[in-house]
Amino acid sequence: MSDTNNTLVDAVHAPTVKLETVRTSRPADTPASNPATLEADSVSAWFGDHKVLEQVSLSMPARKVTALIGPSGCGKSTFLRILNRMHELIGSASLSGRVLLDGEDIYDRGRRITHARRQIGMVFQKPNPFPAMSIYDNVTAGLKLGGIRAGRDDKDVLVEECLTKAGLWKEVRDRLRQPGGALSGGQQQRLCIARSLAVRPRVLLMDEPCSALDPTSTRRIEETIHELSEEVTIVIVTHNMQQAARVSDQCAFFLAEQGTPGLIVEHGTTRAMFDNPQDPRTTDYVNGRFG
Ligand SMILES: Nc1ncnc2c1ncn2[C@@H]1O[C@H](COP(=O)(O)OP(=O)(O)OP(=O)(O)O)[C@@H](O)[C@H]1O
Repeated sequence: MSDTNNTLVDAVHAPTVKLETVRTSRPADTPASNPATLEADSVSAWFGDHKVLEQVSLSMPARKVTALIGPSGCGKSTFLRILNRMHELIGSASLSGRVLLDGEDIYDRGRRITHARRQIGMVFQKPNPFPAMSIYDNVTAGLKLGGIRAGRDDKDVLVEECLTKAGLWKEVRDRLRQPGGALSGGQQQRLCIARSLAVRPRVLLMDEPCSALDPTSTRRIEETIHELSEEVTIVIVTHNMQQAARVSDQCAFFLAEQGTPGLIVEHGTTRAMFDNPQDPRTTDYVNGRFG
């Protein structure tokens, strides 16, 4: 997907309703972060008549990093998009099953699509900041897209908080008015993470967030993922087995064999998946024998 398309997708996420005013000095009973457990229950998916996912069930626990691994075309990105209702943006797309955010189905008829999108953020493969917009405004754009109003002082606090959490504050604090597009690729990706954090999501979905980055920037994003995992539940798609081993607490191995829909062959703790896989196909995949 191109940067432009990603930006458009972000824009499509913009709800039309005003939700609430951000409070950066929070009342004592309001948690600074509130990561949620996300649960997929028998999720199947189609593009037109083409079934691409078969009865996928997976629990993605709060405060854990879950890696989705598997060869190209097995439905990892489709599954990720189902987790925050982006799948339904595609005209031919349909699905069955449930996605529970702390027990509540995000697809319930009474639930607004914006409710899910605000609580479940997404970071894309290619960094997609608004290039002409300042670093500061890129972060607060997250608020605007989330339909949240905030005063100037609140915004200042929030921008520092989000850039700090995204591991970028020290590098940009003296140039917040410079355009986001002037940052390096790795810094742009961390800026996008900061933008996603501005609405205080409970889950952050990351679709191959390092695939366009050099090894140093990749390491920095991985550190950021590690630091964020106490604040927000993370689900990451990655083709990089070393990365899955480094950043995740648990893994799910997806596979679509011989034109059949993708399914989860095996899931478990990352250590078990790498050191003692139960299915020979998992053994072959994590050892780089195919895919
Ligand atoms: N917009 C779309 N329209 C029609 N088919 C699609 C669309 N997006 C994905 N597919 C199909 O759905 C299946 C799963 O694709 P998906 O991108 O979810 O796999 P993936 O495991 O994420 O692949 P990759 O690792 O290459 O990104 C593939 O057969 C793909 O061709």
